[in-house]
Amino acid sequence: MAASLVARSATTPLPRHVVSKPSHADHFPKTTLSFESRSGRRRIVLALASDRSDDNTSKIDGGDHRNPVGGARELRSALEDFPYDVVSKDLHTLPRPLSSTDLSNPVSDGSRLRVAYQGVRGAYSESAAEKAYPNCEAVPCEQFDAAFEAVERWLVDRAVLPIENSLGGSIHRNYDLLLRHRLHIVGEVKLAVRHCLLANHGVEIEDLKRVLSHPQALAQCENTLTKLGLVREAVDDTAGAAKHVAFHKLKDTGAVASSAAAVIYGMQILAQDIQDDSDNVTRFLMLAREPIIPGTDKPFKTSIVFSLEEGPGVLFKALAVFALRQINLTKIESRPLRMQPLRASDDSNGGLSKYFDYLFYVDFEASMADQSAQNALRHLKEFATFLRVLGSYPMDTSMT
Ligand SMILES: O=C(O)C(=O)Cc1ccccc1
Repeated sequence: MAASLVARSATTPLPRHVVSKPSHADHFPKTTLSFESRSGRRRIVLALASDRSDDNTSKIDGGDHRNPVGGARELRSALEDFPYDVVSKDLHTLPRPLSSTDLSNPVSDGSRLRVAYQGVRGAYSESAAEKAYPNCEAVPCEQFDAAFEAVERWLVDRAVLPIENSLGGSIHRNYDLLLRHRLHIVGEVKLAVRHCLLANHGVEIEDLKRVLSHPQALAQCENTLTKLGLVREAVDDTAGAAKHVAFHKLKDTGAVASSAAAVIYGMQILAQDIQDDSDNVTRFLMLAREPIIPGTDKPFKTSIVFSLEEGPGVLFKALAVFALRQINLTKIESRPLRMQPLRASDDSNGGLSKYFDYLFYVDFEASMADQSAQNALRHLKEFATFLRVLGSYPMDTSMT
């Protein structure tokens, strides 16, 4: 299959500090994966060609997926054929493109772990990836789906995705993706999020009329943005908002993003720590193709999802299987899906998909290596209509 690798060249020279962005927003399907070459002189965008199947599976068109090496060969040749006027202040930190050796043996030569995240350089998800895997190569993805696909297609080794925020609550999209894909949670990382109000140099705070950012960031800064009387516009990620404002040299628009984004895109910080609550923590999940072997040598957490027949006391019974064994729950979230039954496979039916219309996500403080946790799930299985262990992994105790 011919690779649908496409590179876009910037049409106009760019200020030194701005990394050009392919104009793929209007030409590409929603999910794309973008890589920049080591030199920073070329960018390749992998279009995740979404097919029309009802399970909404998207495929990476980086070549013949039956022969990913072929895809990598085409990817490499594309690196030579499409020069791209990418100018960036920090070329040396741009993500390295994949090569056939990466696909066959991701880290055997001691090269860095590749970790996909949603957003562009300077996103909080990039910081979370680097906290989770110090010295990793953080690989930007346009959408959460692309990050899942990148792990499944061996383009990267891990993905780090936000799952909940102390102010904004759960990011349900990623729970649904955990169900639709078969990746495993192998860790969690909590990040203190400190939002800044950014603008181009020469712009005063009084000049601003609009502000762009990720919807969660806008919600977390509600008070400040309301006091400033700014019109909010939601975009895919905070750093992408900063990049847009810088790229278009906007004078009446600011961005809510990190101080790292200000450096990368050459913007000034008009205000720091503008979130409404100083204790603003986002929890990210670390995802892999294979689960880790749970231990008992450190505090572990287990995440599960299950569904129940509706009826009085059924949920009480489900939660009692943990209480009876003194297992502490750190999260319970119910997701009514009556209007959109979700199709997924669980741990018991050999991958056959089931439809169900009511979901419960539970995190509990125990390792699946603990006999009590195994007994609790065995008990739950007696009356759950669907049950899957999303992962059993070390807790991030760095912020407790
Ligand atoms: O947009 C980003 O920078 C992200 O990584 C998503 C996000 C947005 C707001 C708080 C935490 C994570």
